[in-house]
Amino acid sequence: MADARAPAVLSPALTLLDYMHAPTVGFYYLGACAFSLCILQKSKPISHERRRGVLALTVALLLSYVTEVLYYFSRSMADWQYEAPEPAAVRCLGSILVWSPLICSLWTSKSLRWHPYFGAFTLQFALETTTCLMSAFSIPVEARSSNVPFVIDCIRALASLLLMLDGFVILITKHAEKEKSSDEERQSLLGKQTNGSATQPDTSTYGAIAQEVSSDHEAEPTDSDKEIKEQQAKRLEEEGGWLGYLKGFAIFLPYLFPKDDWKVMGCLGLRLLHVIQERFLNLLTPRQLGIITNKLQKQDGVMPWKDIMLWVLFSYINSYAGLGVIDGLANLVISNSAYRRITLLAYRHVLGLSMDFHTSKDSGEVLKAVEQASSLNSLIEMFLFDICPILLDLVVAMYYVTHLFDAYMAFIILFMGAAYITIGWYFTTLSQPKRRDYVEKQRMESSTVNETVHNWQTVAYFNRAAFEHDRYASNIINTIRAQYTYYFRSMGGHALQDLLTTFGFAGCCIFGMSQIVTGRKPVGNFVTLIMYWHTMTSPLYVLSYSYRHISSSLIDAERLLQLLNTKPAVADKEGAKDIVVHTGEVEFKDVDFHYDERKPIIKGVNLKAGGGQTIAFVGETGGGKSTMLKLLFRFYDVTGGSIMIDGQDLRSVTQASLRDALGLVPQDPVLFNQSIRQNIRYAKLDATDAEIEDACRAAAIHDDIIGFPDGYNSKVGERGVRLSGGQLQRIAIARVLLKNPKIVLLDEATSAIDSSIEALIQQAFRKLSQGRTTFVIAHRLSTIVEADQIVVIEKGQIIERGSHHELLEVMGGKYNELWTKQTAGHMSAANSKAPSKAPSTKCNDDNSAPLIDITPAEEDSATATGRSDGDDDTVGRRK
Ligand SMILES: Nc1ncnc2c1ncn2[C@@H]1O[C@H](COP(=O)(O)OP(=O)(O)OP(=O)(O)O)[C@@H](O)[C@H]1O
Repeated sequence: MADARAPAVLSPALTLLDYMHAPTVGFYYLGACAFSLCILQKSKPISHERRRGVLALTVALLLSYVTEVLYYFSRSMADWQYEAPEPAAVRCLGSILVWSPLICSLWTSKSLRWHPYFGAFTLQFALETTTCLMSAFSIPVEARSSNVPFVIDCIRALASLLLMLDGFVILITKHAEKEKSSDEERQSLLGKQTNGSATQPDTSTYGAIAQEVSSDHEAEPTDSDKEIKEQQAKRLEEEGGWLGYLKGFAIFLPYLFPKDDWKVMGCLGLRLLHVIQERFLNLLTPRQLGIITNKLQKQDGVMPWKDIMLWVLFSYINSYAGLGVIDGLANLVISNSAYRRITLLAYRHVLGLSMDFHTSKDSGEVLKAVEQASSLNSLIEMFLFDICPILLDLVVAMYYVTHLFDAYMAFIILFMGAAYITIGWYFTTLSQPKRRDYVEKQRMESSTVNETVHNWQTVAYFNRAAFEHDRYASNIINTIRAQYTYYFRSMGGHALQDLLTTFGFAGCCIFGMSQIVTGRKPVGNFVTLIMYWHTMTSPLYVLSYSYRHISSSLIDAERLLQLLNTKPAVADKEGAKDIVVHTGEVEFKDVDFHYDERKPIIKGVNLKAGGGQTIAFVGETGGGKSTMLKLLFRFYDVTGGSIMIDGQDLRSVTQASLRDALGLVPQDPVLFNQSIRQNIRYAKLDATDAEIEDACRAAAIHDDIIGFPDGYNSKVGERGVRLSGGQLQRIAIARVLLKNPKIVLLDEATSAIDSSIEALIQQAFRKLSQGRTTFVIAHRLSTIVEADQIVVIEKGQIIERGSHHELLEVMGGKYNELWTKQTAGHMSAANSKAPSKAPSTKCNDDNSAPLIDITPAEEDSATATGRSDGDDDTVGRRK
């Protein structure tokens, strides 16, 4: 017996209205939330007092739907002939599904974007009133008061009216509260703003997403992500919303999907085809088994071979052995291509950035950014090949299950799905702080090992092996404890989800069986449902954990974007030409420079080095000598004046050609952890072994190298740690000799070399500097007595210049003072023979006697140059 509510004339319209009711309100609400999120509409703090009325009315609405469902259910139980009106029941069940999360967000959030709620209330009122009026027309007046669904409809229509009015009052009075809300809803996908975000007071209100996902604390910034999240929030604000923000990533599209690469585009096409085919087969395979079951049930002795073959074919195509393996290969090609292109793009970009970037950035952060290419790819892959098909699957599944059984079966699955996703999100929120703690503890554990192994010598010097053992053991225990806490929470979520799917499945089976027992549905439908179950439920897992994945992938993508948006401070001008070096004349014209505009480093320096001349920079530490060389190498651009090489301004030539024309022996040479031969060949990639050995002979390192067990093939260790300071410097010199540049820069090139070796190197340099312009920075004045011009630099200015003899004649001059100190120091050291005054040769790796023993005593040298012992003792440091 059908319910009396079913009208005669208005029946089709009312049925449609019933079916459309919940989806209309639900989709409006979701769409409005998504829209306000995209345009970064601010949420307003609305007190609980103000919302009390609204909350009471929405709860009343929910209860009315629950009551109506219970009414239909109890009547069906009491009377097996009674058939509840499906459209009305669907409307109630659907509305319960819509209003439950809506009430939840109204209750838990202090600050709201009111428009989505108000719109939902208005729609609810319009639909409910229309339903009520249409029902009233179709039910006789005398039967109205005894028609329970109609009475409930009327009460609900009234509640909806009040709800809309109350919502309207809140909307127009805009009861924005003054106090700052700490509301969960305002937590953006980018995470809560940190205390340090005082410069962006409003950003906490931007980027908030619909309440359903907002409570996930995954977005809370960890220390390493804090800065990048702030940049993300800033860009989101600048772009005016999520759409603009995501558009920023469009620059990666040509790298992810290069149009000119037919292989990648073909694979993309294949994957899209596979996605479509999978959608069909996900449905057709279980359906086919249902058809076979129905045919077998007839027991007519005929094998349904055609159907069986079709089922086998569908199963095969849909398996990994079928098109799955092709899809997997296509995915591999696309992701590898994206990884290669984007990683190389980032790598090239990082290598092209100027020195200011490399000195200011944490190298770990830069490496992290370069390695983020895969995250971008996986983000797009997730959207294209996971989330979108899954959403489509779920819609199709609901429709198909309704077709197989009825809407009630679809609702059992829908309720289960909603609860599954909610539990997933809730437990993700709960376990995230613990996950971060666990990751942090893991990091500490591995950094302890790292630190100790790297500092093995310190551990040994102080005999702290037992101490380090205990420290590491306690770190391991901390990590294990953190892991337990995190796993307990996350496993709790998984267990609950599994419980839900188990009972959900049992519920669906029992419900399906009841329809089969009563003969309303064939057994085949039940078989189809069982086979289809996995297809319906497996996407729920992906959806419930997708937020975490999207959030962290967006952070990674932002890191990469920020890196690529960093412009090099020193860049080639448009149309810059290669430098042409003839004589190698270098001129500094009124050069000014600062790293930070508050502190000038070089002030009005004028200097001319004729082609082939040797210019020596001497002076107090921090005076700006190394900076002069950096400017010449164009690691930085001058902030005033200009530097010319053979009349060409450095800013007008290409950096590559300039760096080809220059050779630098740095203060603290660093080598790659490769063989000595490979390290030296780095200066000239096509150099022959003979050329390399010649350069090493000239740099007086050849004999040392052939003395090593593996000779030129000896590995130098990380950053060259297996070599002494003196050896390192001579290898650096050999590299420059091999490069054979037109202009040579030597930054304290002989600081770690003893006097005997120094004599050999001086000889090599003389050879090298013949016909080449050479700039030398030296604290040991003995090394530069033959320079054509010695320039004394103090506080970024040239205070004296001339040859060694000219400067020595300037009584009371700086150079004279330095020279006197160094030679006097030596004499004093030689006379006293006190260990502390021993010549600097004592710290050399080569114990041979000095040939030219005018090396200053450590203390005096330190006074003269302003260097500390530790700084000067390069050999000691290296060792
Ligand atoms: N990357 C940088 N950023 C900011 N300041 C810097 C940077 N590099 C050097 N400085 C500052 O510039 C000044 C000059 O440094 P520079 O290395 O040129 O001196 P120097 O004369 O070569 O000293 P030393 O003899 O000790 O090598 C110093 O005060 C130093 O602190």
